[in-house]
Amino acid sequence: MKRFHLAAVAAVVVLLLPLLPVPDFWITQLNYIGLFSLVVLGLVLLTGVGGLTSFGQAAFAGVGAYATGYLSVVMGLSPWLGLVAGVAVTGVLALLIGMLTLRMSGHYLPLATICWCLALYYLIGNLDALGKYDGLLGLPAVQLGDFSFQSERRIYWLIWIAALLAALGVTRLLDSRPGRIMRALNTHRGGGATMPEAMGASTFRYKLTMFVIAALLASVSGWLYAHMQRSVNPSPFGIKFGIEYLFMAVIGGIATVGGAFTGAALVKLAEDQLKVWLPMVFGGSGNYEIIVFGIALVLVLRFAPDGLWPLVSRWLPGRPVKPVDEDAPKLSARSHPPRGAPLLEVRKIRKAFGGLTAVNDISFTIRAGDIVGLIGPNGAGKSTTFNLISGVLPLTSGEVELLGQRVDGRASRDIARAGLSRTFQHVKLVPDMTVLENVAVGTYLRTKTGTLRAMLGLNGAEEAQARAEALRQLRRIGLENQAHELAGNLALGPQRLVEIARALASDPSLLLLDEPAAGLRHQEKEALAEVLRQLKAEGLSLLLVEHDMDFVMKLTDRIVVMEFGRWLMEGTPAEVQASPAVRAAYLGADDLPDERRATPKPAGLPLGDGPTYSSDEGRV
Ligand SMILES: Nc1ncnc2c1ncn2[C@@H]1O[C@H](COP(=O)(O)OP(=O)(O)OP(=O)(O)O)[C@@H](O)[C@H]1O
Repeated sequence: MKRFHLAAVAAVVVLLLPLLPVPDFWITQLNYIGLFSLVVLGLVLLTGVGGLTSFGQAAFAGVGAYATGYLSVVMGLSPWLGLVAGVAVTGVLALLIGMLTLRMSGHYLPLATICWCLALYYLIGNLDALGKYDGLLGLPAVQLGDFSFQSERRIYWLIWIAALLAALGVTRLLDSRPGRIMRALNTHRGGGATMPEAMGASTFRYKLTMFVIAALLASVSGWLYAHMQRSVNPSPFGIKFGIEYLFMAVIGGIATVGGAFTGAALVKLAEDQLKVWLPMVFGGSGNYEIIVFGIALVLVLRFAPDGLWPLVSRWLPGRPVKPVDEDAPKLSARSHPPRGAPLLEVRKIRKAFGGLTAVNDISFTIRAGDIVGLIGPNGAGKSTTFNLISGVLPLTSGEVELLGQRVDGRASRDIARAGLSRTFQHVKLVPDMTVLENVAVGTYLRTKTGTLRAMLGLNGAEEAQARAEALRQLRRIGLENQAHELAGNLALGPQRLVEIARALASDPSLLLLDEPAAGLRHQEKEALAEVLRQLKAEGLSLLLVEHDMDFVMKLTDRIVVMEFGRWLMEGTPAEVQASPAVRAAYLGADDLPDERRATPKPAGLPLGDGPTYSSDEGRV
């Protein structure tokens, strides 16, 4: 049986349970598990996938519960209106809190989530209108026509339909255009904003989207909880539950949909048992289960950092490889400038880091169809120049024009939109995505699917186009046979090629390659050189920062040489090779300008007497 079929059967069984002679106790347990799973699914997206830790989800559940409590008890309105109001208030609140806190980095974000969870808890507990710490009693049952969800056995259906739909939505989302960007963001898994931004995505918008989705799922859980209990009070929405939700996510498997259900079930069932057993062992009536959970958390993080779900899913049928529909219509392509037309104009760009001028009034031009190399000894300012052109670093002064548009001062995603794509010196692939999915990230700017569309599964046609384009680019670089491998399983050489395919998938007019040959073995370099030669033959324009001289000399039409942040010379490979100034730069001239004394002496590549350059890294 395929995994999808198994999930469908499991869903049907879950929905049939209330009709079977299942004891009430278990129906209640399952209700709680469903309610918790909804919140934890949000955490899977926010924390597991996006890397944004939140201790505050319980507060959003509280907003959902109190919105419906107030409207139905105090104002006598329908619970359905309570749901709409709860979702609306939570959405606005999450947007505001997200805009204020999501720009925080490191530990500040989790701390901020603790703060607003506490703040909301005390606010709810102190408002007269919400019954202070006693809460609100006598919520009505949810009605659908004549059918009343008044018993636990009935509201079970609402809870589990919501949980299963949320699971389906999150699963679909993770496998889509927005989901690929979200999966690339997690700094704890080696991701971050730089690559998705370079592919054209506004990463802040995606962080905010994940934050709002997680908050809405918690809010719906709160609404269901309120109408299951038929009362609300602040205690289930405090920081203790906020921590417990995160705990469930970690125990289950923080980045997986299955993990959300596993974690919620394990923690709920274990908690009930521990509450009975531990007081018998230790006497008294302390919250001993918290201690056991603390120990369990440490053990899980130590021995199963991906949670317990992977242990379960090992016994399930594997995910089938999704075939690529090669007949899907091609994605729209941009019109490229004719060969020889000005493509990139770099005029007197400068970058100062404090007192150090890393790039000092560098100018050069790239014309369509050119392959230009940017070389210079270590610390010459090549990478900084590269980052200035691609918008990763802001310029101190100077201008950059791409296809007639000024792009200096613009964000890297806008520069990507203008027609520039790049690879990274330190490869930035998402290791737990397949090679094909990684390349599909490059189609971001050529596709449109938004989050809601993806969650509703309405992106099939465009997704097929993106995947077909990704396969086409993989074929272009000779890696189509590895399309369905996980990118993390590839060696460095093929990984660099996958980065090139990803950049090509955006249909750029100019491709920037940052040290593409660094760390590659001889054969891998040869394969790379072959790919670049082929791209050159196809008329692609390239700017190449590279240390390996043989590599640069054989591939480029022109070379810009930098030394100590300054422009040293520009010319054909032969001219550069013949230049005494370049030779002196690489051998390490003694006449260091004073302002550069702080930088390491260039440990450049030694130049031989003859016309060829050698390098420690091997030759092409
Ligand atoms: N963020 C930064 N803050 C301060 N100084 C920096 C920063 N980035 C680079 N530099 C300095 O600027 C100079 C140029 O660095 P850059 O990395 O651009 O040189 P490079 O030619 O690419 O060197 P390499 O070949 O070693 O990669 C170096 O002296 C470096 O120490």
